[in-house]
Amino acid sequence: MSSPRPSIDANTALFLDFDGTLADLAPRPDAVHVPTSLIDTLLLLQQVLQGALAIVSGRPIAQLDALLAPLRAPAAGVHGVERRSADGYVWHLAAPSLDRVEATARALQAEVPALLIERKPGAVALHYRQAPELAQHCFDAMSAAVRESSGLTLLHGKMVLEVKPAIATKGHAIQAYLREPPFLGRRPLFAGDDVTDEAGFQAVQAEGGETIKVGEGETVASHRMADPGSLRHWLAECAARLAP
Ligand SMILES: O=P(O)(O)OC[C@H]1O[C@H](O[C@H]2O[C@H](CO)[C@@H](O)[C@H](O)[C@H]2O)[C@H](O)[C@@H](O)[C@@H]1O
Repeated sequence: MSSPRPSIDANTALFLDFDGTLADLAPRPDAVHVPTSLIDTLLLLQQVLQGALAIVSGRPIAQLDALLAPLRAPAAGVHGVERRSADGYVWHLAAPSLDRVEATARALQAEVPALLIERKPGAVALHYRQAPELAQHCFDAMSAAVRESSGLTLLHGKMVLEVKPAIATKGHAIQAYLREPPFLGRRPLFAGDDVTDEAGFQAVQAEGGETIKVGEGETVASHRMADPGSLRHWLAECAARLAP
């Protein structure tokens, strides 16, 4: 990992993960707080980068729009299962059947109501943040359900097990943006916090871009910031420096 500070300039294509990167982690997905100052910063960056700012998240695009309103940016949701280009067109990857996986998650939740299920377009997430002692039990059951399905893969995020189409990755979503205006020809920078962001880091570094890991943990990223607050502060500084 290199130590010099990463930099945003007028030619950057900026890709930002949401949970644990822009927003502090919360006990439940619907308890997340988005500071107004963050939205102001993102609106300013969107302007100075001429639209080359995208949110790349495990959340559905509809949730990102609601959480970040009035910002409406290009967004890759559900780890790339859905992707909205800068012109507003939304691409959807065909998802294999999630029936087996969803049935397994619901059976686990019937045993332990503290488990939380998110049924997203093309994916199922099982959150065990309120029952962390069940991590291994949930992992084993969801892994078995994935093995009995086809075309799916299991992501082990922060207190969450997410099953999504194997072909959907944040790396593929970022590569697709880099082939389109206004991202085309720009130097990418991606900030993320979780193992699910590593595919995005690899894609950006393959294009000669910079990557920022937020928080602890092994990573291929070239830079690190301590927490979402540090990233928000740095983004605000960059926006102020680049503003006309
Ligand atoms: O790719 P991201 O933007 O980082 O989204 C990954 C998942 O984030 C959300 O779950 C995580 O954040 C919650 C709120 O802080 C937290 O309660 C949970 O334990 C975390 O795993 C979101 O709910 C998922 O849909 C995203 O895939």
